[in-house]
Amino acid sequence: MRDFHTHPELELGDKLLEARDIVLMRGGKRLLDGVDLSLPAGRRTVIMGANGAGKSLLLRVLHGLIAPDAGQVLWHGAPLSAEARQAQSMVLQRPVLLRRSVLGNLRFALSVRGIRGKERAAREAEALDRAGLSEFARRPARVLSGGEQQRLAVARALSTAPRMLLLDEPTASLDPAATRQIESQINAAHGAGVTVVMVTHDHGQARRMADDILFLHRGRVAEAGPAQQVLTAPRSAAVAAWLDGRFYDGP
Ligand SMILES: Nc1ncnc2c1ncn2[C@@H]1O[C@H](COP(=O)(O)OP(=O)(O)OP(=O)(O)O)[C@@H](O)[C@H]1O
Repeated sequence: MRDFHTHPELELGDKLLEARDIVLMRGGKRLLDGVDLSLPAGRRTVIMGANGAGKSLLLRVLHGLIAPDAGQVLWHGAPLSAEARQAQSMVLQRPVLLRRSVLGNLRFALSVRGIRGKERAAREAEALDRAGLSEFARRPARVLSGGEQQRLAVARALSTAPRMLLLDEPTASLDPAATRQIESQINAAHGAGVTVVMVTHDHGQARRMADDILFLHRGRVAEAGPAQQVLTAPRSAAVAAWLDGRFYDGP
């Protein structure tokens, strides 16, 4: 795979993205309420929590799609800039594909980043190959199956050589086989140096994919730590209840 993530100034494990005391207000409610986090380079962080905990909103804040009412998002120690945002790619639960061919979707994403000519052709071919979609290159993207569409969305997100891949429940509507294909794509990117941040509700997926887990409860970080520890010996009542499948109404 292309070594698109060689960043000599950044050591594995250095803080790539940090959030400091993020507050997000809507309709008089604190939907994110003092979120602090630190995402080290080269790790896979899985964000979990009950419906409505604020996971999607947090991902959008980290990606710079929503400005917080208070607090800061830092990229490599500096406030998140437009340039830094270009070093991130985001994938949503339902892929947003253009009414173009599979290849056209890749081409557009690369063109808007100013990548053209031979370099673009090479990246297109690589992305198609990586997604197992080479034979579908000329097919309209919207006629692909859900799993194929998501493979295209992940390949498109990676084609721009991001440092960080953010995914919001990327396999929530997929069957187990399609889910595993998406996980392989994500893990291949991770193996090539991409830092991964993923929201999921799927316990199995968290066990398979997470190096670290960040658990949100009512807009706050209830627990954060290495996946092995959080999933087997949770320190918070919120995570313990969630692992047992119990509704948790506590603080
Ligand atoms: N623009 C908005 N105005 C008011 N409330 C909002 C707005 N956007 C989101 N919310 C509320 O904020 C809360 C957190 O939303 P968010 O989508 O981040 O939850 P989530 O943890 O991703 O949930 P799910 O697992 O169901 O996707 C929810 O209660 C949601 O209804």
